[in-house]
Order: sequence, then C-alpha cells, then structure tokens
Amino acid sequence: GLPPGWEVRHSNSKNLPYYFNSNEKVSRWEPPSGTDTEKLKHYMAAHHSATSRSGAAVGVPEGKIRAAHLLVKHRDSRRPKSWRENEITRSKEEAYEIIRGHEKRIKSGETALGELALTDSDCSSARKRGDLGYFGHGDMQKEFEDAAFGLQVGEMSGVVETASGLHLIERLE
Ligand SMILES: N=C(N)NCCC[C@H](NC(=O)[C@@H]1CCC/C1=C\[C@H](COP(=O)(O)O)NC(=O)[C@@H](N)Cc1ccccc1)C(N)=O
Repeated sequence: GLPPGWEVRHSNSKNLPYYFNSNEKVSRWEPPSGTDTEKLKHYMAAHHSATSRSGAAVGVPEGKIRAAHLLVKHRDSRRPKSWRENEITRSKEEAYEIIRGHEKRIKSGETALGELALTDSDCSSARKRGDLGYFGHGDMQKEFEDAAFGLQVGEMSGVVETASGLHLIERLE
C-alpha cells in the first residue's frame, strides 16, 4: 500500500498511473518512499490492467493506432501550401512521380519514411518525422483512415490520395 494521504490516479494524456497526495497537493510519477511495492503491484494489476482488451501493452489507447506519413501536395490539394513551399503549383501527376520516387527509395532500404518526411513532407508533422501520434476512427480523412487501419504495425502503405494530397503511411503502433 501507499503511505497515508497518497493515492494512485490515472493520467489519460499519458495513459499512465501517477501518485497524488491530497493533503500536500503533490503529484508525482514515482511511488512515494515507504510504498509497499509488492502490494502496490497487486493493486496496479487489479486497477490498471497492464494490457487493454486488444491485448496491446499499456500505452496504446484503446481503438487507436499511431502512424507516420509523408505528404506530397499538388496544386489541387485542399490547402496548396506548406512549411516547405508558400504556394504549391506542381500538378498531381508531378506529385505522383515524386512520391513514387520516395516509395522506391524507402522500399529499397536506401532511406526510411521518417527521414524523408523530415525534408520532403508537406505536412507540419514533417518535423516529427511524419509522426501523427495516436488517432482513432473519425480523426483522419476516410481514405487515410482506411489505409492506415489496414496496415500491420511496421508496414507501409502504397500511395494514398486524400484531399490534402498524396501520402505514404507507415503504421508505428
Ligand atoms: N491527430 C489529429 N486528429 N489531427 C487532425 C488531423 C486532421 C485530419 N487530417 C488528415 O486527414 C490528413 C492525414 C494526416 C494529416 C492530414 C492533413 C494535414 C495536412 O494537410 P492539410 O490539412 O494542409 O490539407 N495535416 C494535419 O492535419 C496535421 N494537423 C497532422 C499533424 C501534424 C503534426 C502533429 C500531429 C498531427 C483531417 N480530418 O483532415
């Protein structure tokens, strides 16, 4: 158990338990000293199922996946601009040639999607190697969602077209 005044709470944003002392108004990630970790383990097992129903390790929010993408926009994109280019004028055909080139380089093992995203993705997630974080059904455009949820972890999609442009998607979790 925990020392008097302490309780375990759950952080939804991090999907992790934390320790809160209501008297001293203190919260912390580590168990307070004097915690009987043996008993605590049983408590955690009972209250914070270490695996969600999907059997994934704790940390993957229920029903969500995490993916990275590389986006090549074109002049008919719904927002034909990006951090890379103030006005994107390439045609959809040109964008297709570009993204097919990226796909070949990734499939050959010459580079990784995240590396290419850093320099070449027209999405603001480029700075995070294309990592979009966790998302669930209804968050992304339908074509993107269908492709991403259809991937195994570690797998990369073919070229996926949405109103934003042309994407390569890699499922991370
Ligand atoms: N995690 C979420 N729920 N964020 C909201 C996503 C909205 C969603 N977006 C899309 O479906 C496409 C596919 C992936 C990126 C994306 C589009 C655009 C680029 O296209 P554009 O909108 O200029 O046409 N990038 C974004 O949205 C970025 N905020 C994604 C992002 C960036 C940094 C960190 C995390 C996520 C939609 N329903 O429109």
